[in-house]
Parts: sequence; structure tokens; C-alpha cells
Amino acid sequence: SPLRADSAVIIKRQAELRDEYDFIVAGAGTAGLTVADRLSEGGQYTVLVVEYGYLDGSHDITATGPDAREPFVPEYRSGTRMYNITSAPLVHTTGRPANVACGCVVGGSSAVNGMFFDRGSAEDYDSWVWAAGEDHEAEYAREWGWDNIYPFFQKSVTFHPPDERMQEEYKMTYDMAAWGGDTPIHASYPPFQWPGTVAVWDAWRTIEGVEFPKEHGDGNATGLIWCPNSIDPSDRTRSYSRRGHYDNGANERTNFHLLPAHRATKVVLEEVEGAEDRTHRAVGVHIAPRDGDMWEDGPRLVRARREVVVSAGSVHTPQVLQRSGVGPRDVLEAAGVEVKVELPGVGFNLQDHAHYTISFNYTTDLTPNPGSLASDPEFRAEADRQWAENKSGPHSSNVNGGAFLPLPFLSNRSEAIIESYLAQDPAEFLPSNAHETVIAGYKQQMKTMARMFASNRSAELEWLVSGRGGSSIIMIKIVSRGTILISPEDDGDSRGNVEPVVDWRTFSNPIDAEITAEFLKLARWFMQTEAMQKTFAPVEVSPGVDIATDEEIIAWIKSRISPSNGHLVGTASLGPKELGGVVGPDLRVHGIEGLSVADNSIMRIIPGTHTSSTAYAIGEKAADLVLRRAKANPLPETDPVELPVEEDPAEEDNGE
Ligand SMILES: Cc1cc2nc3c(=O)[nH]c(=O)nc-3n(C[C@H](O)[C@H](O)[C@H](O)COP(=O)(O)OP(=O)(O)OC[C@H]3O[C@@H](n4cnc5c(N)ncnc54)[C@H](O)[C@@H]3O)c2cc1C
Repeated sequence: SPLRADSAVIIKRQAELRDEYDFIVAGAGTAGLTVADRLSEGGQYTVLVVEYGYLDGSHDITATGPDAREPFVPEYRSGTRMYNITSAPLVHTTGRPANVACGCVVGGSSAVNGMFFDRGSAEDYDSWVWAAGEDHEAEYAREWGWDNIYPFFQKSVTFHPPDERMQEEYKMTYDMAAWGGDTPIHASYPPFQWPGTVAVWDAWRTIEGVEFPKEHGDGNATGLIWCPNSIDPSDRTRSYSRRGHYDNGANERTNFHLLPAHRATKVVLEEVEGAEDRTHRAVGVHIAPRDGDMWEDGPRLVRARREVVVSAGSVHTPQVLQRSGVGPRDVLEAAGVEVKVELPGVGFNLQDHAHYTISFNYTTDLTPNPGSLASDPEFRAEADRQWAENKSGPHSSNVNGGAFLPLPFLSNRSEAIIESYLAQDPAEFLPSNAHETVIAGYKQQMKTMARMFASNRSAELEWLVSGRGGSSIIMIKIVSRGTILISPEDDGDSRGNVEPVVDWRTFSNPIDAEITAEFLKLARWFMQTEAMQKTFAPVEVSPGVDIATDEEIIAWIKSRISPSNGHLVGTASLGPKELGGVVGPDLRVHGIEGLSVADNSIMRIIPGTHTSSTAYAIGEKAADLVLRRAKANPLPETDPVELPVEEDPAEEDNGE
């Protein structure tokens, strides 16, 4: 069994830890476990993964259907599977702070997410290359862009197509060519759809100009899309990084150590004498126990012979870098952290998918509908039976379709909006302490965003198709930029328990409010279409017809918009240093040897998709880059590769 550390066995466990590994991965999340699995699978490298969360394989994590626990119950927040972080007040919208949702357990956010498992459009990934600017585009295009990430999307999952009945009954389509991997991260479709869901799809079919791609996973992710869920169809349990990249056999490798319940408090950097470009080298990480007293000698240095890979997620990767002395000078100095490598983009460029709920009353709703489970005992009994028998039927339903709509389709004001966006001064709506390189980078992003706004090949609005009258309107491109910066109270040397300040700055750029008001108008228009009227006769409940003018609509949206879908990205992003980028095309942190980032913080611009499948693809891509580097730079084999691993009778992994 792997290392399991808890307060009772820390000393013993500390002794088991080696002083040095080939690679140290900070964070056993979605991307981090993917990287660690790939780096260790050949057997020639030793790998340590340090994870702040616990190794928790309980049924609560994997259960779906009626057995699933609502992930937002308090135990998840204040307990052990989610961080308990409150954001800075959302001064441009509600005025209130919000909860920052991110997973804190072996498996990271893939252990707590909603299992909607889609991919973005080709342009979403090409945009990371476009945003590198003309001088650097070719360099970034060699490793990134859709063509270079697509093979890693394919490698990262095992796809289970909808069966013939589902294809016929629900008109589901797919193209096997988009998939083809055999990694045990499963993508599958729920065997049941509510009649209302199918009727909404049919209503969209009556509208001219809407696309219905045969497959969304091949880069054609605009229009009406059936998306899989990250669910293992054999037993309808959550498929997540721990299952696919640790329980898959990685946990039996003697060259792979997982150290849960410990924090990588910082990366230890040493100066490289005489170097002009990469002035520092990462020699290892400081780790500290999560529970119990701090070790007498303080955090322990574990050395990395080859590379440290930071996979702590978009919230904590910038924190780890900043605590290590890598980041914006003013922020580091305010926290009393010695500046090692000034990198102004670390923690800037935060993006997320803001959303709000609208609600319509379906006066002629179809039956059965989700309400039938409560109102119709016979229907409920049959649903229970189907679930008990083979995990099918209504209980197996998961929202797995959506309308992903481009701006030119959803608004006749798209050109005017793009024009007023491009007329902005790039610094105007950025944080006042944004460095000139961050501003220059945003200027290039503006061109990139405008290109996507004008295109029919990338989406701005996501509207889930659930067949219900209440649903979320999700902004899947956002022009406002937020920050995740270490708190001035973080002295840089403690156990790392002072959480960073998350400031989404939702709607700090007024263009976002303007665009999302167009979404609401589109939604209202759709509800009035003949097909929707005929089937459901929807009556608007919220916002309600008295919210009519643009000003009223925007004020209403501002009063309730949620800043996050748990899709935080962009805080250590790909891009040239002079454009506020943090990592180069090889994912190495600018100015530093032996340090790379592999998680969603590298996304330059948020893609028009839920973000977990991209996290896996980034993990696969990162492993490929790191392994290529390792092969090109053979080190003398000084240590035996075999690691001592003891059976731990105290292991309480209550996984099924
Ligand atoms: C509630 C919720 C619902 C979501 N729903 C969906 C959905 O339906 N579909 C979808 O595609 N996406 C969804 N997402 C988003 C998606 O799950 C994430 O974008 C993705 O999993 C992030 O992967 P990551 O590797 O970047 O980070 P994570 O998976 O969050 O991994 C980071 C890991 O690093 C650990 N860590 C942090 N700091 C340290 C440190 N200093 N030392 C050691 N360990 C550390 C953390 O504990 C965590 O385990 C959701 C997210 C949340 C939170």
C-alpha cells in the first residue's frame, strides 16, 4: 500500500520518505495524478506525489444516482473533501463574497465535480496559441493548439458510446474517431433521458442556424451537444483521477509514493550562478504535515533530481509559486516573501464560468418528469427497481446535453459589442496593480477574444438542456480578469495554512454584463418559439416580465450572478513572459530550471467547456513534455530505483 500519513504515524512515515525522488508532483488532483501515473508507469523514475487532502475512497465520493450525496452539503465544505475558502467581496455584482469550490482529497476536484465531461471547440485551444502574440505564436503552436492537444484528449479516456436504443430514442450521435484511448477514466452516457429533455432538443431543431454536430469531442463543440459524463458505466460510479490513475495499479508501483495529508509549502529554489535566462533551479519542495504539531525542525526538504511539477490547481498553484518567491514583486514583498524570480503574471488572469439561474413554469409539462419521482409512487417504485436491478432508469439520468452558442448567433448586437470591447484601453478594467507585461498580454488576449466573439466556431453561452423550467445560464467566455494572490498575512514560511485571496472580479469589465444580458434575451426568445409553446407553454417566473429594459436585466443579473462553476483557470498561464505569461510552451516556469506547472492554471483563456476533461488532457500533455525532457537529459543512475514500501495495517482506505 502507499504511504498513508496521519498524525499517529507521522514519524514512522517521515522515515519512509526518501530524501530524493526523480520527480515530485505537488497535488494529487485531476491533472497531478495523471502526470504522476505517466511518469512512474515505465518504472525507471521515482515519483513522489504530495497531497494536502486525505486518501478517502468512501462511497460518498463515487456514488451516483439516488445514492449520490449532494456535493455542496456542509460536510464537504468545512469537512475534508473541499477547501473552505471565501472569496474577496464581489464588488461589481452582488457585493458579497462567495465560496471558492475546489476539491481537497486524493483525486482533487475530479472527486467532487458534477461529472459533466465535455471538451471545448478547436478554437478554444487554438486561442492559447493566438494569445501568445505574433512574435511567439509559432513557438507555442509547436506544442499547443487543438492539433497538439487533441491526441492527449483521446489518450486520456475510455469512451463508451450510447447504445442503439439511446441513439434511436434520444437521437444521440457520436464519432468513435474522436475517442480511442483506453485509460481507465470513463466517459459514458446515462441510459435514461426525461421526455422533456428530448422535447427541448426537438425544439432547438426547429431553429434555423443552430448546429447539431455529430460529435463534439473532435473540436466541433458549438451548437447542440450531447456530452458524456465521467461515470464508469459498469457500475455507474464516478470515474475520477484517483480511480483511473492510482487505483489502476499505479498504487502498487514501488517507484511511486503518494503522501497524502501533507502540504507542499513551497518549492525550494537555488540560484544558478552565471545564468542569464534561467537564474534559479528548483531543487525540491518543502513539505509539512496537515495534522498534528509542526515538525520540530520545520518543513522538510525533499529533493527532486529532475523536476518539480506543481499541480495544485488554479487556486493553490499560484500560492505555491508565490510562496516560493516567484510572482509579482509587490505581492511578494507585502507578504514578506523574498523575491527570487519576478514573474508578474503569477496569480493574475483568473477566469471562471459565471452563471445565473432563470426559471420558467411549464404549464403543460410532459410526464414523467423529475417531479414524478416525488409525486407518483408507482413511477418511483419502478425507478427504484430499475436502479436496484441494473443501475438504469430515471435515477441514472444526469444532465449531459447543452446548447453552446456563438455570439453572432445569439445576439444581433454582436458586432457593436465587439467594437466597443476593442475600443477599450486594455488597462482600464484590469486590477490597478497589474504589471505592464500583464496589461500587454491582456491587449493580445483582447484581439484573441474578439476573434472568437466574431466566430461561429466558438461558443459564448452555455445553456444546459435539462428539460426543466429552471436552468443555469453559463457565461463560458468572460473578459473580466481576477486574481489569486497570497495574503499579506502569509509569512511565506509557516505551514502554508493561510489561504490565498481569491478575487474573481466578476463583471469588473462591463462588456461581460452586456453580453450576458443578450443571453437572457435569447433564452426568453427561445421559450416563445412555437415548438416550446406547443409542448410546455412556459411562463416566466424569474426574472419575470417586469424586468424588461437592458438596465433592469443587467441589474437583475448582477444581483444574483454566481462567479464560479468551480472552473477556475488561468492563474499560471501559458504565454511569453513579456505578455504576463508564467509558463513557456514546454510548461516550464519562466526563469527557472526544473520547475513546471501541470493543471488548469496554465489555460490562457477559459475554454467553452466544463474543465475536467481538459485537466486530464493537460496532465497527459505535461507528462509527455516532462518525459521527453528526461529522455533527452539522462542523469547518472546513482540511486537504486526501488523504493522501500511497507504495508500499513492502519490504512483506512474504505474504498469499495
Ligand atoms: C464543485 C465542483 C463541480 C465541478 N463540476 C464539473 C463538471 O461537472 N464537469 C467538469 O468538467 N468540471 C467540473 N468542475 C471543474 C473540474 O473538476 C476542475 O476544473 C478540474 O478537476 C481541476 O483539475 P486540476 O488538476 O487543475 O486541480 P484539482 O483537481 O483541484 O487538483 C489540485 C490538487 O492539489 C491539492 N493541493 C493544493 N495545494 C496543495 C499543496 N500546497 N500541497 C499539496 N497538495 C495541494 C489539492 O488538494 C487538490 O487535490 C467542477 C469543480 C468543482 C469544484
